[in-house]
Amino acid sequence: MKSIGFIGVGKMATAIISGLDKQKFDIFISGHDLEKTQAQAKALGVVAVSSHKALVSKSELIILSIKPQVLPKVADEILSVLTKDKTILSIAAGFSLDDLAHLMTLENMPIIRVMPNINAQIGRSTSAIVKNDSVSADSFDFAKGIFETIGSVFEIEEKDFSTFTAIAGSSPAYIYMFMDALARAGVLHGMPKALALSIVADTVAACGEMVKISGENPWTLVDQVSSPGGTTVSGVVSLEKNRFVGTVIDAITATIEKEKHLK
Ligand SMILES: NC(=O)C1=CN([C@@H]2O[C@H](COP(=O)(O)OP(=O)(O)OC[C@H]3O[C@@H](n4cnc5c(N)ncnc54)[C@H](OP(=O)(O)O)[C@@H]3O)[C@@H](O)[C@H]2O)C=CC1
Ligand SMILES: O=C(O)[C@@H]1CCC=N1
Repeated sequence: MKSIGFIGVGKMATAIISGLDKQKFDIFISGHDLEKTQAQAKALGVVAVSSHKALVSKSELIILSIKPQVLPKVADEILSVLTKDKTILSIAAGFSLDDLAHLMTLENMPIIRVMPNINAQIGRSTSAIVKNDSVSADSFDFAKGIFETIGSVFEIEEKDFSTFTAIAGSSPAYIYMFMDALARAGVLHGMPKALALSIVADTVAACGEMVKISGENPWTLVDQVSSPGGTTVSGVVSLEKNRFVGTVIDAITATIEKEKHLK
């Protein structure tokens, strides 16, 4: 049976583990508080181990699911037990394959980088994946398969990872902000918040499907909604007076810049 180890069991690792078939894999987790890790292991139906080193020796694929700030310290801890028959997979923002290889110090260490998103919690992550030359086709397919169980996976060039992080990794936060703003406007105009949010959630989910199914450019869809002299175009003009498109693009650019300087 294939073995997978997760170092750091927060929001993302919990979401990924929840989507995995526990009958198919041996799954190990290690954290920085054994009691807490044991409780998490019990809840998730996996095995807690007492140290990151022990986890590395038990696992073929080691998923680094800690915060970027903790990554160098954890890498340092596992170095002495790391061997090239293992594969390291990092989901940390801001650390390139070269950065990770540098931390692992072992020449030709197989390393995979993945950027998932928070929708992994409902099995709908949009993830990107890239590998270095030392990763075998089998190991790559295995790793990709894990993320396919919790959503869609895009194989992209590493040069596009910062952009992907912004438009798929971080963007759920911005989309939730937009959704809350729509619902809050509903409240301003007299609608209960829960009702407004439910209406917005259905509408936003359908818009995502509409873009995919119709294959239309979003601006074509904007035109389809906007009746001449009607309601929608008034809102479109108001949004653009307030620099809606430019504001969103600025936010994405700020996210990309932050990702590039996270280390
Ligand atoms: N959240 C998101 O939407 C996304 C996050 N990511 C990336 O995923 C990674 C994890 O993020 P996320 O799950 O949100 O973060 P969390 O803070 O939820 O999880 C990190 C976990 O690591 C634990 N931890 C802290 N120090 C150590 C240590 N020394 N050894 C082992 N475990 C430790 C934390 O424990 P404790 O809480 O007790 O300190 C926590 O459980 C990050 O690198 C982030 O860039 C990628 C895509 C999306
Ligand atoms: O905010 C962050 O840094 C992480 C990476 C992508 C989403 N959350």
